[in-house]
Amino acid sequence: MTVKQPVAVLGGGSFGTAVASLLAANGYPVMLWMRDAAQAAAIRESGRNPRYLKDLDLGPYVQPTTDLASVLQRCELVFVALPSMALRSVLAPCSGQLAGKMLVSTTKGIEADTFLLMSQILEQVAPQALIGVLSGPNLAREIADRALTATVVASEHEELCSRVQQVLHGDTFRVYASKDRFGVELGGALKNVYAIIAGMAAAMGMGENTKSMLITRALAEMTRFAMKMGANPMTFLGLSGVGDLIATCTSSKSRNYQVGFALGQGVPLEQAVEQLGEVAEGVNTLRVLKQKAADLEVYMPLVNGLHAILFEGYPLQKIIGGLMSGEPKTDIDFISPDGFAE
Ligand SMILES: NC(=O)c1ccc[n+]([C@@H]2O[C@H](COP(=O)([O-])OP(=O)(O)OC[C@H]3O[C@@H](n4cnc5c(N)ncnc54)[C@H](O)[C@@H]3O)[C@@H](O)[C@H]2O)c1
Ligand SMILES: O=P(O)(O)OC[C@H](O)CO
Repeated sequence: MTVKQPVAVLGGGSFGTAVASLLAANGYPVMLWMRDAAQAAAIRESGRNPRYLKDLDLGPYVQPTTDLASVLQRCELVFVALPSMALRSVLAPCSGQLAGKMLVSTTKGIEADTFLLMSQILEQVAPQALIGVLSGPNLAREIADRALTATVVASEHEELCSRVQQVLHGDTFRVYASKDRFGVELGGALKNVYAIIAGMAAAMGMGENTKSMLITRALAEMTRFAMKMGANPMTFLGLSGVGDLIATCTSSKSRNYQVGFALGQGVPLEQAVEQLGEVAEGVNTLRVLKQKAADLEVYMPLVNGLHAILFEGYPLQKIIGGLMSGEPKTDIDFISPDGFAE
């Protein structure tokens, strides 16, 4: 029997744990890097992550470690499942070890000062690595429960896409490939903001018409922004765009949705984030997206409205009133001004 090459997963949170379990189920030894030695020791001892997806048996193939240098020495394929705030600071110090690696970001966020997506940071930190992203409707809890799931690996490098398909494909997990890294990654980052809004709407008892309106107008807004950024809007029709938007905006398993739900119940933002105790990337994305949309002069009423509620002290009802009484618009205006594709 051929011995399989070990695969690295950086980040011992929900998603790192879920990806590690998929790789292990496919027979790959996994080096799961985390910063917390006590957490690594607990996983080693019990075969379960004591903080995230606590009931998931990781099995003997998942080796937790806090030694990043040795992980990078042994693994050619590296999945990065760190929060966006941590990705650069964790990887920059070991940039010398990243040349020639296949680095796949699973992180759905945007860097605050630079407006860079995570794979763009990887390009800076590891100019001689092959870079890709993994994104789609991929709630960690459902992956852990082996719910039938699909995702997208996107990269200019076909060998990276094939490798990721090879290691992750399984009975319950299907991996589609794309060449549009920017579009795939942008969709995954933007949808988090709208999941917060969807959670708020759910907490307020809004009906299906409202939820559907929110999701489709979110897609319109995301697409308008993406086109201004030079992305291919068709990518947003795929798993990493509309697919992830639906999953995240309709599921109480989404942390962004949960933050929104708490906000809709009147919980202040800081408390909502604190009681979650996990990463909700949409909060930071909202801050930088609002500014970028203003700089680029992109019409994003949902982003502006949520920003006004969370950071500018506007009452929710006033924002809802403003959104509904705005001047009449065309439906598919983001493809061409008169509503018809050119
Ligand atoms: N959970 C999901 O369902 C899911 C699905 C797809 C993508 N993602 C993305 O994956 C990324 C990570 O999310 P998550 O769900 O694993 O978050 P999480 O909150 O479950 O875990 C975050 C982990 O990162 C660790 N961490 C924080 N700062 C660190 C640092 N400076 N150095 C090392 N480790 C650090 C924490 O200790 C924790 O283990 C996010 O960008 C998220 O959008 C999550
Ligand atoms: O739990 P969330 O809101 O970070 O969403 C998780 C994934 O991005 C869903 O695809």
